[in-house]
Amino acid sequence: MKVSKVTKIALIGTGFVGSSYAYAVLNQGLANELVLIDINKKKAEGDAMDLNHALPFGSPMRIWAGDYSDCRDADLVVITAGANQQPGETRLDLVDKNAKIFQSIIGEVMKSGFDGLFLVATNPVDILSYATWKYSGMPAHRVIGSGTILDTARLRYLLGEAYQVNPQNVHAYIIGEHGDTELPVWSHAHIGTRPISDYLREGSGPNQDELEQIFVNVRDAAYHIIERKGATYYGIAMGLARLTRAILNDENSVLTVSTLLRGEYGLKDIYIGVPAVVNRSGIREVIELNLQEEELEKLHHSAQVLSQVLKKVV
Ligand SMILES: NC(=O)C1=CN([C@@H]2O[C@H](COP(=O)(O)OP(=O)(O)OC[C@H]3O[C@@H](n4cnc5c(N)ncnc54)[C@H](O)[C@@H]3O)[C@@H](O)[C@H]2O)C=CC1
Ligand SMILES: CC(=O)C(=O)O
Repeated sequence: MKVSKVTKIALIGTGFVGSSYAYAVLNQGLANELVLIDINKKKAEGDAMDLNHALPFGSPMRIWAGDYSDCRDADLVVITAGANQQPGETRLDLVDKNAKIFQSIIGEVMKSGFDGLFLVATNPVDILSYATWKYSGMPAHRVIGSGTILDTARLRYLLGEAYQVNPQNVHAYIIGEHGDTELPVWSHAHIGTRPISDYLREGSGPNQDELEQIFVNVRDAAYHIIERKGATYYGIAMGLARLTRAILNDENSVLTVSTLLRGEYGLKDIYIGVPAVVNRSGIREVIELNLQEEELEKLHHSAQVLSQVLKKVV
């Protein structure tokens, strides 16, 4: 696997999500080189020009619109290419269109001689992360899906509001499909240092029904945003930047990503959102939470729904 001093990201797909991610990479100075690749070459060129004009205000970075041969020496290929949801569409509805697009993209990337890590955000992200693993032939720890990183951030934001605590001090997870069958892990949710069950017992903060409503708002957030402005992109862009930092800085950070399960949680041969340790090699290990029975059942249901869709793809 390539490890060099010059860090290079190849971004495939410079639509709403991709260009927001590129802006976050530039703002946070996450790499030395950023190549933008899109089937709409003019869009990639325009984004490269626009981003380059921000360089005098940020850290040095080489940014250009390129092609698949530029992936050869990239440390990280980030994929945000493909169709997004129209109002009323689920993420799983995108599977046929985007799986086809991925077959050609992954083929092109691998033809370049790429030997780094994949980070996938295109929906349905769990299915397309699995497809990327299969199409690329890479070891699974080097193919990471953004999974429920955004849903977890949404949950932490809303809990932070409800308990009036900085969301960075909220430790709570959404796991499962990045989609309609995801679930909150209330049994492992902490506000600062205290488990949520403590607050419920003493009657401070939201009650059980209000917590459930917070979860519903997390689960349905994409629908609410798409209804208002057609797409969601800032949240996931920051989530992808967070993952990029964890990878390129070899952080060993615990983040909820879509990764291959090999028996953890009693599940295997599926990419699904779970907490995992992320570093320069990709996924160091999956963290197996000690779930309550009902939580485990919901996770299995989510995996079953994904497995049915996977059958259509690989
Ligand atoms: N994982 C997550 O949490 C999130 C995922 N998404 C997903 O990200 C994806 C992108 O969404 P947006 O940026 O809003 O869409 P968009 O339509 O703005 O951008 C998609 C880009 O992909 C490009 N593209 C299409 N086919 C291509 C191909 N064969 N090769 C290279 N580029 C190609 C298009 O030209 C376009 O620039 C969608 O699938 C969306 O559902 C969006 C938000 C959150
Ligand atoms: C679109 C999408 O997947 C999200 O905002 O969660």
